[in-house]
Amino acid sequence: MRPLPKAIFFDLDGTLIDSAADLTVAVDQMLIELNLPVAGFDRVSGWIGNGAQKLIERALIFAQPDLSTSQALVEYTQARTVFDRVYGACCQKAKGLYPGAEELLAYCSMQQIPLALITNKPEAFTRLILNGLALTSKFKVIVGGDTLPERKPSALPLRYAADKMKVNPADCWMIGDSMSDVAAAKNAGCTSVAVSYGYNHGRPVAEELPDLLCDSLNEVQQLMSQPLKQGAALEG
Ligand SMILES: O=C(O)COP(=O)(O)O
Ligand SMILES: [Mg+2]
Repeated sequence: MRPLPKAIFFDLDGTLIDSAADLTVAVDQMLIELNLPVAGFDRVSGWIGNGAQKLIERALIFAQPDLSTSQALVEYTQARTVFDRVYGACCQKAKGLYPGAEELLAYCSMQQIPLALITNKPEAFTRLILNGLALTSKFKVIVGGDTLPERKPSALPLRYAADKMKVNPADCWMIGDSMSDVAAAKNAGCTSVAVSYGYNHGRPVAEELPDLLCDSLNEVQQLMSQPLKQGAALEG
């Protein structure tokens, strides 16, 4: 049998939940209140994965390509206030768990594999979403984009979670949808498992050369329960 990971680190947006619609509502409302053109679902989907600050900066620069850095800083503060108000309300009633998510989390718990949630989304929003979906208790460690001094693609959040869970990062899997997740996994020495249905800034995540590539969370679960062929590389 393929050895089961000692712990699994899950990304949130684009991996466990489809958050693009809620993030579009927040970004577009923010732009409307700043009297700027809205960005729309497709653009916002491509901006997800590097945290709220980067998302807001990308939206402001899209709406005003000539914005100077100092103007952007002033606008950022205003923009962030609107974004936090609107997205905070969306998070309380967030839906959009991807197919197979509940089953995979249940399977991990049956196999007694401890889980961490490692996202670049601010921790407060992350906790609101997990509470709303009754998932908080599934995770031993929850790390948001502002929990530590560095976020993915840094190895720090993964090393921090591994430390808390008393496991070696080399025995852990990081499951995510984007280049930040694959790079963070590689930087921390974890097995990188990429899911192909997420955002990854509009690019196929296969280009990031993850150790394993799956088209669904059901496939991740199958992979965990499948015997590993003799001599087969851990490649998807
Ligand atoms: O960019 C975000 O806010 C969230 O990103 P992540 O959950 O995919 O890390
Ligand atoms: Mg993601």
